[in-house]
Amino acid sequence: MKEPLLELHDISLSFRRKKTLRELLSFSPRKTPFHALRNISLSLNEGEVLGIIGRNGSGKSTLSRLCAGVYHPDSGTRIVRGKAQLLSLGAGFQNQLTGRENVFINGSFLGLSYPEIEKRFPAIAEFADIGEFINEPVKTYSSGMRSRLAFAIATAIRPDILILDEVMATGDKPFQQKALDRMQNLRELAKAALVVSHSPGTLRKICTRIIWMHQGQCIDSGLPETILDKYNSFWAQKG
Ligand SMILES: Nc1ncnc2c1ncn2[C@@H]1O[C@H](COP(=O)(O)OP(=O)(O)OP(=O)(O)O)[C@@H](O)[C@H]1O
Repeated sequence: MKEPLLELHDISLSFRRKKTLRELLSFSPRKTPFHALRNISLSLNEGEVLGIIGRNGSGKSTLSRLCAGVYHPDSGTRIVRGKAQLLSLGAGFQNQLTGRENVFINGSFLGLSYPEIEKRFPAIAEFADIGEFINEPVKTYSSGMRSRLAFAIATAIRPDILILDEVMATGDKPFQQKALDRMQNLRELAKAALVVSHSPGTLRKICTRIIWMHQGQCIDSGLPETILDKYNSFWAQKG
């Protein structure tokens, strides 16, 4: 059997936060660390689409960034076999450069040659569907346009591990539908994928397995229908 594309073993990560008023008044020399991820272990195998669900602030984006190598763990081990591409709103663009230039930068970061990116460029521009804005600096884009271009790039480049963090949130309805259609074939776009979403419907359609994050911990994982049912009834009971 092949080794997993991604393995996390007992990963923890804290953020240093600004001092609270109490700490300032007590002249405490230390800032309070915030434990965003605690003792996370998981693996992602070829062919899997792993969903991450959890309430706001539960650590989903932090976990996806850690998997992509944006954050480094304080303790534990992360093993990534291949290239991971994170797609989240606001990540991965050089704002001064045009959409076209950003396509080439992202592609070369993932190890594609110039001719390979040139070959894929028309399909990326067509999917993004932002017209002449593709030749304008990304800083002039609306959030929906950024989302379109980011999604088009990440899903055309075919990384080993595709990491999508709430990518459809700012797109309009037609784009959301187009993106969802493409996401349903995620297994053709990458060897494996990790998807953060608040939408149980989306996760149910595209994932092979789901993990449930709560206060920085993975409190459950399993088949989509099992975890989503537990998640929904947990929050229904809480009212
Ligand atoms: N750079 C940072 N510095 C300090 N705290 C941070 C930082 N990034 C995230 N946090 C904190 O870590 C916790 C987890 O944040 P994260 O963005 O991972 O949550 P999330 O589950 O993705 O939330 P949401 O569903 O709202 O996007 C939150 O309490 C957040 O305030």
